[in-house]
Amino acid sequence: MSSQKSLLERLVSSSVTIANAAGEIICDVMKKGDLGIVQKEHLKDLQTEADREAQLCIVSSLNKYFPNITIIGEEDETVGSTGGKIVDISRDTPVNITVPDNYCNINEKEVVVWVDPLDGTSEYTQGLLDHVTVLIGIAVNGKAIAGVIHQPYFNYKNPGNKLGRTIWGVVGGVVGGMEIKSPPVDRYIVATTRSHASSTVNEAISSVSPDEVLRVGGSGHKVMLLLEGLAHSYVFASPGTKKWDTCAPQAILEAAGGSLTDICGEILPYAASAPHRNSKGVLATAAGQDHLALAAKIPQQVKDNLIA
Ligand SMILES: Nc1ncnc2c1ncn2[C@@H]1O[C@H](COP(=O)(O)O)[C@@H](OP(=O)(O)O)[C@H]1O
Ligand SMILES: [Mg+2]
Ligand SMILES: [Mg+2]
Ligand SMILES: [Mg+2]
Repeated sequence: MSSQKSLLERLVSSSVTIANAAGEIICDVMKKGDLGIVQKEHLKDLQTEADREAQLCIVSSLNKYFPNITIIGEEDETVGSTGGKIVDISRDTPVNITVPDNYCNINEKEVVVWVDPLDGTSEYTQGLLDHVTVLIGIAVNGKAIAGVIHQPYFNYKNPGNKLGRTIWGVVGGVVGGMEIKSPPVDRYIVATTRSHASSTVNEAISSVSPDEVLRVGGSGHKVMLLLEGLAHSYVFASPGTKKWDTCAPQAILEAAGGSLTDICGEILPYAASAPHRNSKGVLATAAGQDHLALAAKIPQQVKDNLIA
């Protein structure tokens, strides 16, 4: 490990600060009370002022400090945004990041950053605020290698405790910002969508015989449940999520010893040219779970139903 800060270390550390600032924007929009909701592709696909403003801030700030990286954000795929508020990346105390030697010499042109400025928009509009996360995922050579998950409303049901927290991790390094916990050994808990269910989604869940199903919003929030030991797996047999939903959660989960793939157990590609849509669904497991054995339990007709 070199003593000088590598690009990846600077990028993860800056992304923590930028995600914190995006979380403040999300809370400010909610406080003002006018969410400015617009419908995107369909009735259950919403965008708010918070999604727009948080993305503008994240993309403008990353562009300013890392001008040669590729950034792909949920809210306007063509945006080369420079118009948003630039976050002062020296405003927060830098976090400790472990970067394995093989990631010490990455250059900006190799980096693709997948940005979901507000994951769990449906739940945000319905006041289920602890389902909301800000996701900044970092990919190199088509692989999710690092990520930041910010929970702006962590602890909002426990007033008196510090509101919000940020988790970060590099694959092959360690996870910071939280303590990783193991799920219970005497029962099997599955997390899945709350607002985008379908018969195929439910068939996949039944096939893994859960004792309990947690129907909650957001890919970031569901992966947080795996990291906190509150669920064993995240099962979503639907083509609904996109690469910005899974890149950051996948990298952090893998850094913690877990796995995230499509529903068949195959790896998700994160190059700039990769399809945005995770057309074969999402399957994620906490550390210590047999990921491929779980993928094998998903019925073939469920897998065949998903568009390749
Ligand atoms: N059918 C669908 N259409 C559009 N987006 C979908 C979708 N199914 C899942 N998603 C997106 O995937 C993320 C996780 O979904 P869910 O909460 O249902 O598990 C959410 O991200 P956003 O909130 O960032 O849009 C959600 O909008
Ligand atoms: Mg969305
Ligand atoms: Mg999302
Ligand atoms: Mg989003």
